[in-house]
Amino acid sequence: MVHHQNKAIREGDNPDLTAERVTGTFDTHSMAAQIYNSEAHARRRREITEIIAKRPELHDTKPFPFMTREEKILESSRKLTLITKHMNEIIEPNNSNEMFHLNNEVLGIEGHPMALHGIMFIPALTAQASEEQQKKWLTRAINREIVGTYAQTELGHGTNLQNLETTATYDVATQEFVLHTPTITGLKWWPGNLGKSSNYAVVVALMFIKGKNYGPHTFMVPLRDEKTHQPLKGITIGDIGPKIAYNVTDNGFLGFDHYRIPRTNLLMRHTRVEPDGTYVKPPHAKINYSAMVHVRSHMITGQAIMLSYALTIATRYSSVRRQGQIDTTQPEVKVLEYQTQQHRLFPYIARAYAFVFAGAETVKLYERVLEEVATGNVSLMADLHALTSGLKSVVSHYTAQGIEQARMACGGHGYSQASYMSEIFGVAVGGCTYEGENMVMLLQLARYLVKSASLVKTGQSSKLGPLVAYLGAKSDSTSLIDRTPTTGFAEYVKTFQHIARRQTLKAADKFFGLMEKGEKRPIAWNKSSVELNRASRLHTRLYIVEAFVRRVEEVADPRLKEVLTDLLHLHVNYELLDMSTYALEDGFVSSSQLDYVRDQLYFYLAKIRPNAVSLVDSWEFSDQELRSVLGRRDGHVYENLFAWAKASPLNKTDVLPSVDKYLKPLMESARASKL
Ligand SMILES: CCCCCCCC/C=C/CCCCCCCCCCC/C=C/C(=O)SCCNC(=O)CCNC(=O)[C@H](O)C(C)(C)COP(=O)(O)OP(=O)(O)OC[C@H]1O[C@@H](n2cnc3c(N)ncnc32)[C@H](O)[C@@H]1OP(=O)(O)O
Ligand SMILES: Cc1cc2nc3c(=O)[nH]c(=O)nc-3n(C[C@H](O)[C@H](O)[C@H](O)COP(=O)(O)OP(=O)(O)OC[C@H]3O[C@@H](n4cnc5c(N)ncnc54)[C@H](O)[C@@H]3O)c2cc1C
Repeated sequence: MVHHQNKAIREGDNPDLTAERVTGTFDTHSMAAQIYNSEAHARRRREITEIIAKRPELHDTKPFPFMTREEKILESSRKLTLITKHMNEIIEPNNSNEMFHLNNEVLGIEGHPMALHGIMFIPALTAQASEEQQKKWLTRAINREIVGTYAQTELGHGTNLQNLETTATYDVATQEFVLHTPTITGLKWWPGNLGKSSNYAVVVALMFIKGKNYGPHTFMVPLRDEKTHQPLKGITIGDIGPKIAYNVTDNGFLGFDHYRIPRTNLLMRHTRVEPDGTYVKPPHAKINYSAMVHVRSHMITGQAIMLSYALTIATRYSSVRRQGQIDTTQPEVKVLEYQTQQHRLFPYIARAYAFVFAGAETVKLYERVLEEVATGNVSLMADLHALTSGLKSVVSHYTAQGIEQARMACGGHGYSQASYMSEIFGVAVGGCTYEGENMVMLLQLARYLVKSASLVKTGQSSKLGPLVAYLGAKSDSTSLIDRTPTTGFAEYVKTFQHIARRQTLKAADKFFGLMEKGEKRPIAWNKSSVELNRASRLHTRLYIVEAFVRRVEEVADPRLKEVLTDLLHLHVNYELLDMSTYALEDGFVSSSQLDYVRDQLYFYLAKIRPNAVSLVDSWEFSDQELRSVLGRRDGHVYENLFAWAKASPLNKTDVLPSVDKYLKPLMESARASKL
């Protein structure tokens, strides 16, 4: 038996797809170890996939697009119960990476009744509950004796947490907090799994003690009777209705009518309220925002995975789809041969790799900060907040764009739900909004950049942290790209640094200049905000490039290094062209240098072409995880599209009741009127 570098090859596959895999120059299992940041985890993912493949009870009973929302929730609950029961046979206990993969395989991306329980409820209790509170609730939550969510956003306010309307007023006499929703706009609105599934929530409310507003605080709140699951007295609760996607999750609404909870239900790891109402403030004002930072840190990887779902589907399909000729004397070509198709897909393949490498660094920093904060050291919180705010915004934005490009690259069949593209897009694009609307989060990063710019302007560059140290460096007068015999990544990084530095200092100048002219700070900020957000994006894109360079430098295997270097070349050239206005406007890069960059881009599109399928196969998504007829590993697309269409509920009968009831009489009366 021949051992191929691409481990996805099987006998009987579509020969066009096999031919693509045979040309791959690197071992896809080794590349998976890069993607998933560890050989052990990549291997465990494969093992989990194999276990699931052998257990039909964990498979979808029919394609999701053929189910109603109610059916999907039932089906998802069935599978959730099974994986909970058999968890220890499938994954290592408490391994969140393995759990994440198990969820994606079995339950998929449309959510499930305990999605927020794992993503936010448990992280909030872990980071914000005192040891005593954890003994009471965390163990029960981990054992799934109770199901919880994170209820912060309201009908009227999601971004501006200081103006939430839900109040938690301390009653010294009874040592209770009284939760209350004063208006319709104060209803909690959006929390995942609040609508029908959760019986507890970590609720964010403005805390009032003796008439003083202490701002948003987090409380552990029982919502439903643990036995009957009926809403408790004083609670109004329900589902907010269908969304663009992610409909297996019951995002919900919640109102409180003078609902009382004990004082000890305030999460008190960092903040305390004594029985007499004395407030003990936390070591950092935003320490209770930790559940949001948790999701922002992890969603970089999550978004990269969803982008790669779409790219896997589109790249495989482009290798089996033949349409038109390039050389008219030759047969029809695979659509992947078209340079336009390569230009549509390959830069996003490079971005997906760049995002997953940046995501791994972010999680590492997050875990460090989590440990430090637990011991009272909050010094890195601001850096983590700035980094994750920028990354969640930039990565979710390009992920949504990339998925849409991948859908269009599949032509008509990309528009069919058989491709699963619309669901992938719908779930991923939610990331532009949840955990902080992207513009708002870019502005959070901009605050950090403006402070850093002010250090530079006042001669205090030595105080800049490592993420922004480049702002204090001096630029060359022009870029050295194509001006040295061996143009390498260093010239590109310096160019991106120059662009990000110039934009940051310019935007900061605009802001400070407006204030010098007498504008109040918030007005000056608003008038500078488009320029400030441009700076945030450029700073974040620089970070992503640097994370990519750092990873490529670490790779030892020469075959992997070569293909990752090709991808990095593609990435830096594509990025520079995409931001060329900034590079050209002060003459740092000339138009002849951009011609070089363009040539390099086309060169690397062609160089990557034989590895394209192997690069997407390396993510090692099973067919069950992808849920796409177009993206099937075996490439047998057409016969399965036909089978899929035949299985459509509309094809259960030849004549629909609607035809009997309306169309037939309509046609009959039209015919009769002609007589
Ligand atoms: C293993 C776990 C895996 C998890 C993976 C999840 C990811 C998905 C992966 C997917 C794979 C496929 C499956 C798909 C699944 C889909 C999952 C869907 C889940 C969705 C869950 C969504 C939940 C939510 O959306 S919860 C609600 C989130 N809400 C927000 O984000 C609100 C945004 N607003 C804010 O954060 C704040 O209001 C604010 C920051 C904008 C302003 O806050 P405010 O208190 O008003 O601030 P202010 O007083 O003006 O002070 C500003 C200063 O405070 C500093 N600061 C703010 N925040 C922080 C912080 N967190 N840390 C440190 N410092 C902070 C800020 O820098 C300012 O400082 P300065 O010095 O004054 O400049
Ligand atoms: C799929 C999904 C799941 C969610 N899950 C949860 C959950 O589990 N728990 C939970 O509590 N919430 C959840 N949310 C809510 C989510 O966190 C909020 O919708 C989000 O934070 C945005 O807030 P908003 O809706 O108030 O938007 P808005 O703030 O109303 O945004 C509207 C527009 O105003 C702009 N804007 C607002 N403020 C500013 C500003 N200061 N400066 C400049 N522009 C501004 C925004 O950029 C945007 O363009 C979820 C949302 C979605 C879509």
